[in-house]
Amino acid sequence: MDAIEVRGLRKTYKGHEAVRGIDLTVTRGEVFALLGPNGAGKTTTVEILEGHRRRTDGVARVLGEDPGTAGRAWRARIGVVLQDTDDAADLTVTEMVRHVASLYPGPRPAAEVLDLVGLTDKHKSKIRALSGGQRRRLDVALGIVGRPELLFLDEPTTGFDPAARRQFWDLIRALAAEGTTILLTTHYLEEAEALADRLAVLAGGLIVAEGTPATLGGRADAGAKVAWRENGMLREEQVADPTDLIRQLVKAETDLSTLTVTRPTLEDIYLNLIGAGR
Ligand SMILES: Nc1ncnc2c1ncn2[C@@H]1O[C@H](COP(=O)(O)OP(=O)(O)OP(=O)(O)O)[C@@H](O)[C@H]1O
Repeated sequence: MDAIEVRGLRKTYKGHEAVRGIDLTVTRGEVFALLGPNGAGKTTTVEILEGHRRRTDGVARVLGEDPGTAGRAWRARIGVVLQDTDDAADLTVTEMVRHVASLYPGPRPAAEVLDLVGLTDKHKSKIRALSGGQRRRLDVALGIVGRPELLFLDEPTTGFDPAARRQFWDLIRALAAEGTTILLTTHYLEEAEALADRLAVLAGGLIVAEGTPATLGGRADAGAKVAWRENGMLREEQVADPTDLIRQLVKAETDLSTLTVTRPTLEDIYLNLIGAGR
């Protein structure tokens, strides 16, 4: 059984079709990233799969159940990173983690979770006293404290500094290594590349491409740009495989101290797919 199976999923808000019939399969143990511009329908899709919004049409199965009707036992198998913990701003970090842990049958110890998200030294702080990035780390802690089989992360690293983002990536890799299935939305292409086994690009409520970070949108076949300086002049060639060209340059004793070989980044491919590429 797949972790997530979606067929023909639609969501209409008062005449506006935010999700226009998408198919999606996320297999068990996979890290799957959903990309797309603002308003593409990512949060709508994720919240339908979490059971927090009703779909207008289509079929959805999450851990084998319909998220629109599944009950508490199902909810305990799922980790959700909420956007906002405002209501509990007067609690300390540890109190909040313990409170959420008490809702699950076999939670991780609070200290272990705080260590995993890098909040150990803030465990006695009031939630209201945390910085934006620390709040986000707490959100992640609350999402994983119940040892979920499936974890939904909607833009988890927004507001993280670069070091915190790397630490978060290590955490996601550790959770994936334990077998947790992860559905992630992100606007950071390097994050999708670092973490995702597969990804899909959503634009205007439709999936416009799906693949691995290496193959998405024809990336694997896109070739390489070889550039070097010869007699002070920049030379550039676009080739399918740079091996022959570089061999020729070596044979001709060309100075290759400035040689670069570049391929389209995931961001180049993504911008093309959503129609924003140059
Ligand atoms: N509760 C709502 N009522 C009406 N329209 C909504 C509602 N929630 C979302 N929408 C609309 O549905 C579309 C998709 O929104 P959604 O939040 O799913 O996009 P997103 O891909 O998550 O965007 P972002 O990257 O900005 O978070 C948008 O046009 C949005 O305005």
